Amino acid sequence: MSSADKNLSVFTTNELPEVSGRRFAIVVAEWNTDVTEALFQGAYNTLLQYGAVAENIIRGNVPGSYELTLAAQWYAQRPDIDAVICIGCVIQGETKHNDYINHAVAQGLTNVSLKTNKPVIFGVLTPNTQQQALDRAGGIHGNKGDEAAITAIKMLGLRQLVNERRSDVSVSE
Ligand SMILES: Nc1c(NC[C@H](O)[C@H](O)[C@H](O)CO)[nH]c(=O)[nH]c1=O
Ligand SMILES: CC(=O)[C@@H](O)COP(=O)(O)O
Repeated sequence: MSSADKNLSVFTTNELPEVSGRRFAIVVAEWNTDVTEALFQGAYNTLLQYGAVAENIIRGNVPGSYELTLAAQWYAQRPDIDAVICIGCVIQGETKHNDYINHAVAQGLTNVSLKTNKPVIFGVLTPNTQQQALDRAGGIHGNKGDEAAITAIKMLGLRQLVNERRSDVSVSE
């Protein structure tokens, strides 16, 4: 399903966990700041909307999306951080440079998530054009920053269920 078929700011909010005591890091790439600032605002506001408190949301900036991986690791390794949301926008240029960045970041963030056992969210747009980016940063396809935040919250909820074995009930019950 593509972003055109699904407004990314619409999601199921039932059974979201209590997150007022959770601490989030949002890491934001400074390339294409008109887009990444809109994504950041979406993520930040969504965290607040669903129960996070401002004091528990910290922000770090990195020069470009390629640097998100290492910064995510720095935050995820901190015991007080429960989830890391990574925000970036890599717009296709004349060469394949964007492909190398995108693959490195996607793989890198997966590695950080598995290594630290924490949700590390891939809030990185990989558009062909600036317009495609704007469409997904508060435009006609919603705001992927919202989705990144709700994904972090949902993953924390699932982790809690799994740890407490509350997700082990049969689906037929
Ligand atoms: N072109 C974009 C970049 N490029 C910069 C790299 O991310 C990186 O900072 C550089 O290669 C030094 O390691 N970054 C983006 O986030 N978006 C772009 O469109
Ligand atoms: C994706 C980028 O880093 C971008 O600056 C590369 O652009 P180009 O492929 O035109 O050099």
